[in-house]
Parts: sequence; structure tokens; C-alpha cells
Amino acid sequence: MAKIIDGKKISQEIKDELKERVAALKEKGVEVTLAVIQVGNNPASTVYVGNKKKACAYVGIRSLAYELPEETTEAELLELVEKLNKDDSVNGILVQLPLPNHIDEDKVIKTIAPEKDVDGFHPESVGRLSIGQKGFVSCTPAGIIQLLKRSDIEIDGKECVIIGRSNIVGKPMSMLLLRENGTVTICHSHTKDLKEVTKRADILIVAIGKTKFVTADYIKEGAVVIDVGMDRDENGKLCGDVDYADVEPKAGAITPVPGGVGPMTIAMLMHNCVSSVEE
Ligand SMILES: Nc1nc(=O)c2c([nH]1)NC[C@@H]1CN(c3ccc(C(=O)N[C@@H](CCC(=O)O)C(=O)O)cc3)C=[N+]21
Repeated sequence: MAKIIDGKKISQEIKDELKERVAALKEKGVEVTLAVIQVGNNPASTVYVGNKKKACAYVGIRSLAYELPEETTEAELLELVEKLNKDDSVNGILVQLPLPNHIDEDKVIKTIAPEKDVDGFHPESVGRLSIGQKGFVSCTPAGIIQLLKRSDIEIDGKECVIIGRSNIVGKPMSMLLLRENGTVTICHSHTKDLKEVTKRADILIVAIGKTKFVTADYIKEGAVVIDVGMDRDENGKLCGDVDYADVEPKAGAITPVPGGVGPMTIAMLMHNCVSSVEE
């Protein structure tokens, strides 16, 4: 029986700590403000953005919602980002991804001022993380480190295997695990004999976007399994990239979906907003 890593509970602890820090800032007359921009109405994005606004309200962060129509041009979006860059009352800017196809995501991310890049997606933020300088860290991988630390799971010297090499999860995850002295392997679609690699993992991070892809035969007995997937099963129910029912009995610890990594992503966004104002 695996220990269930409760992301909902741990994210709540983090939000409660942040709530006190925001209250202390308010006493000094300092307000924390996050601008959230959504283009179009992708239903998943609407749910995530809604959760972000709710978390802001709980922690005491002011949130400004920009809900732009699907037809918004790239120039219009860039103009809004530049306006928010210059607005001293705005501390953080988040542009919800994915953007409609006619907008170049890289160009938009590059336009966000690095000092307001609470998503940690700007090339400067990514570069800083890779060379060990202070900067914003992508929220999902930062949340996974918190899940491990707050569950007393040691990373130092451990075999850490990541499946997936995305810019927002896999790659920054590798940098964070390396910073914690893990031995890090990143697997992807061209990896030969994937199971042989994943079976070496003491800590396995799964971020591939394939419903219930990882089964018990991918893991070592007692491994820590972190599921970053946000998928739908055959009944339309939310599930992850890990076949939970199959893997849980063999794992040492595991994150559920929902209630695992997802809520941590939002807690770390709140953390990034608050820490940017405190420093
Ligand atoms: N600029 C940008 N920043 C992001 O951080 C970002 C993004 N774009 N685009 C999409 C992904 C995905 N993401 C999630 C956030 C919360 C949950 C979450 O709260 N999940 C809940 C369940 C949510 C539900 O009920 O559907 C859970 O796992 O328990 C999931 C996924 C942030 N992302």
C-alpha cells in the first residue's frame, strides 16, 4: 500500500502560510496584484483560471481578470502585456496557455517583463533556473519539489526519472531535481526501452499527457510516483498519466489525480506572486 501524497492538503498549508504573509504586507500598506489573461474560452482553461482567481481571493491577492475574445490579434495581446508591464500596481502577469493558433506563444511569453513572469516561462527565468540564479520557477515542477519535501521524501542521491521533456514541466523539473542533488534522467518519445529506464527510478515523474500510460510494470517496488497528467478516462472522468489502481499497490508513495499536482501548481503561483513583492 502506497502512501498517498495529498496535494490538496499540502497546497492548503502553503496557501495558509501565504495568507499570513500577505496580511503582513497589507499592514505595511503593500498590496499584491496578479493579472490573469485568458484568450478565447477553452473550457479547461476556464476551470484552471477560475481556480487561480479563487486561490487569489483566499490568500488575499488582488486578481485582475482579462477575458479576451478568441479573435484577439497577437498585436492586441502584446499591447495589453506591455501596458501591464508598465503598470506599477501589477506585480504578476499570467497569460493562460494554450493560446489560439494565430498567436505566437513564444512571442507573448518573451514580452512579459521577467520581473512579473510569475509562471516562470520567460527565457530569462528558464536561463536563471539552469544556472542557479534567483528567478521565477515554473509552478508545476516547483510544486512537485514541495510535495516531496513536505512528505519527507529525500531527493539527494536518488535516481529521478522524468517522462516528458516539455518546457514547462519536464525540463525545469530536471533542473530542480538536479539542484536537490538527484541523479536525473529525462525520457521522451525516442527513448529506447522506456520501461528499463523507468524501473530504475526511486522517484518517477510522469508528464506525457497520455491517459493511464504508466502501469505497474514501469515501476520499481516502493518507488515514489508523481503524476502530472490531467486527462479524461473513457467515462470522461478526470485522471492522470498513471494507471493509479494498477500502480498504487506497488508504489511506495503516489499522487492522485485530481488532488495531487494540480492544486500545487496553483499554490506555487500564489507563492511566486507573494515572494516577488516581499523581496
Ligand atoms: N500560463 C499558464 N500557466 C499555467 O500554470 C497553466 C497554463 N498556462 N495552462 C494549463 C496548465 C494546467 N494547469 C493546471 C492548474 C490547476 C489544475 C488543478 O487545479 N487541478 C485540479 C482539478 C481541476 C479540475 O477539476 O478540472 C486537481 O488536480 O485536483 C490543473 C492544471 C495550469 N496550467
